[in-house]
Amino acid sequence: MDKLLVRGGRALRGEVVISGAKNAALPEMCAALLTDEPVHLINVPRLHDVRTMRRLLDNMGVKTETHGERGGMSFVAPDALSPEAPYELVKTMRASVLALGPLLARFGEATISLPGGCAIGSRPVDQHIKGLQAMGAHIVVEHGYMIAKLPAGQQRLRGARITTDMITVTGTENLLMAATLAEGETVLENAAQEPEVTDLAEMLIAMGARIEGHGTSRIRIQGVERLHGCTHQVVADRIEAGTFLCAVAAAGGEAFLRHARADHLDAVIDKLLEAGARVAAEGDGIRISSPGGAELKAQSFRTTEYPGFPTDMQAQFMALNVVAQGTAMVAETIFENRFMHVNELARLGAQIAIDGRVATVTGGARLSGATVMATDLRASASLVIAGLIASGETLVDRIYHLDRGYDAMEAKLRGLGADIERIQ
Ligand SMILES: CC(=O)N[C@H]1[C@@H](OP(=O)(O)OP(=O)(O)OC[C@H]2O[C@@H](n3ccc(=O)[nH]c3=O)[C@H](O)[C@@H]2O)O[C@H](CO)[C@@H](O)[C@@H]1O
Ligand SMILES: C=C(OP(=O)(O)O)C(=O)O
Repeated sequence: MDKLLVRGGRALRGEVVISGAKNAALPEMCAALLTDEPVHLINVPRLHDVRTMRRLLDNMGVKTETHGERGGMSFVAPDALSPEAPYELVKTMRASVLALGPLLARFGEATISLPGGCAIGSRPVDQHIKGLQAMGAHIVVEHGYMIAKLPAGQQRLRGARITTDMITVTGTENLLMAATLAEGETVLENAAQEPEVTDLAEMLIAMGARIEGHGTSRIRIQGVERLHGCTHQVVADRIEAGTFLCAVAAAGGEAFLRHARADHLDAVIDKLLEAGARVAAEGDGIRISSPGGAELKAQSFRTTEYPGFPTDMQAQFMALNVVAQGTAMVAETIFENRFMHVNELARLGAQIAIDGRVATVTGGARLSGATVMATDLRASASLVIAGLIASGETLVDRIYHLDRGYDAMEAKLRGLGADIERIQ
């Protein structure tokens, strides 16, 4: 199992290129299921999750190809394919559930393994099921699989007004994709407004879908009979960008994040500014400079849906808070169990107390390197950031979590001057 060895204490300087977003590329790969024409994606990140999604699509009978240097991928989903997602693939990547909506909309059936929980929470998919049922699908859960079908004699899903009980990102994406081929109008109330949802909607519009209101909490979709192929560029990964912002803020130095979108990171950038870092949009990216975490002020925040502070940035910002001055309260409101990094940060010397969904960080810690264990994707990133500021060597074990969602993280950090290597 690969590990990362980080020798801390170096400032980060230079330029890093931000990749396409995992959370946009994965639904967009599934959107290719909505048409038999070729779909081309550009700027697909090189990630384990992308390879898993490709295997899932290959397994169904989709013809997939990669090409070019710029993360080019193309997909052709023929009329005859097997609309199934087996447990073996779904268990390693929850986003496999994004195949459900498109398969049901185009083929009238789908059998998808239930994703189950993961290290950050129980993560049910009841809202995806409820929404598709409102559109006329029959869905039963048997032997760990969601078996979805249209009623006998019905060719297409039917448009419906759907209000999800909570804001769900992949739920919104699944229902949005399903609604593009449904009969009549679908209105998604309480829709997620994340930039990845908007990027998916723009791709679907390029395929011929009729969608309005994406980027707001009410999305209206007029179903069409068929969609066609398209070429679409995957939006930049705001979480990868936010992770590098926190790394530079904590380690000190100056960096330019090429392709990063400041307008997708308002909540994180506001907190970095309040902490005392200098961050600004510049040309095709974001520039940051920081005197180092120990000179910054720890920041309280609570995670909420977009445009609030992203839960996917909570762990990385906490690593910065640990060395910054003062005390900060961090409230996690999206997932019930997303503080798994806290005990590992404590092994490096962090002072953090957890009370339910709130972690109180007493800043000013002097971290010293140790062996730590990554428990989920963003927890891994927070441990890497902590390693960059700890004295001595930090060995981050189980980095397969990191590889799920970061494109060449250690190479990018090395490009900024970090002392970090992968040990196989
Ligand atoms: C591939 C992808 O895009 N993953 C992102 C997506 O995950 P994902 O789409 O799985 O997260 P959701 O937005 O659905 O989850 C939000 C909350 O709603 C709950 N819920 C959700 C659906 C449902 O049917 N029932 C239910 O109870 C979840 O357990 C969670 O507590 O959004 C999360 C929240 O921004 C991010 O952390 C993930 O990185
Ligand atoms: C939780 C995340 O991803 P996923 O939904 O794919 O588990 C994440 O990207 O931080």
